[in-house]
Amino acid sequence: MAALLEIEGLGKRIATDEAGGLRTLFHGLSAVIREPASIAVMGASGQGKSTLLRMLACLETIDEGDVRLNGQSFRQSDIREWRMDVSYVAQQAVMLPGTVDFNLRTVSRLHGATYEERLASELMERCGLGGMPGAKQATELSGGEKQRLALVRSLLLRPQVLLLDEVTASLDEENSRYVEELLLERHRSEGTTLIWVTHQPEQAHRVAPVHWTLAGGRITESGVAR
Ligand SMILES: Nc1ncnc2c1ncn2[C@@H]1O[C@H](COP(=O)(O)OP(=O)(O)OP(=O)(O)O)[C@@H](O)[C@H]1O
Repeated sequence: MAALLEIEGLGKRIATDEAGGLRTLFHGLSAVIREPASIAVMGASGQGKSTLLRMLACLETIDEGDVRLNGQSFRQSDIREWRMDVSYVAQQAVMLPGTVDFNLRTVSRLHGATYEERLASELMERCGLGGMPGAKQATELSGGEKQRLALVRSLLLRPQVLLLDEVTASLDEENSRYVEELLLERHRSEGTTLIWVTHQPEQAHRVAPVHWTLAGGRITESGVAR
């Protein structure tokens, strides 16, 4: 049976100046996720963790190598469907201009997915946004509220793989724990694979039995005794 997600020989070069200079951020990066998993991605700033996640979601060009989901390369896939299955939640959440309700509904509509109103209310509640008026302008939300709304928008797509880029960075301890619990519950009940970029070793230990460390352009995988 095909692995859930295969990263094969992934390479990324980035611009160093306006004259077209390039430097290799990473090269020959490979990893396999065979079945639904929760994985923490660690590594010093600038090693390319966000870039890697954005490449997995096909939001960055892939110069070198391949990514396969259930055996199918992104190159043979419909990119809109791919981004629904492999959903990236950014560190700085971007809201669509309009209300909270509009943000929730539009992302599903843009992906051609049915909007599940009950699930949306449940997810908002579980994220600590239960009292948030649907008519509130999303651009007026706090950073932490935007981050959680963006997470709910992605969860509504029922992705197979959720790429979480420091998704609790703007949250206080209590709300971080709510979000961690919600995500782990989606992992257990829906089989959603979670890939968390985090700078907090305690969080990595709490949420993921497998850690990928990105350093010097390579991934090192380690399992953590729980
Ligand atoms: N589109 C781009 N063009 C030029 N440089 C880029 C681009 N995207 C990322 N970089 C550079 O690539 C490097 C890796 O960035 P990235 O955000 O992926 O690192 P990171 O490991 O997630 O860092 P942090 O932990 O600080 O968030 C940085 O030096 C960044 O400036």
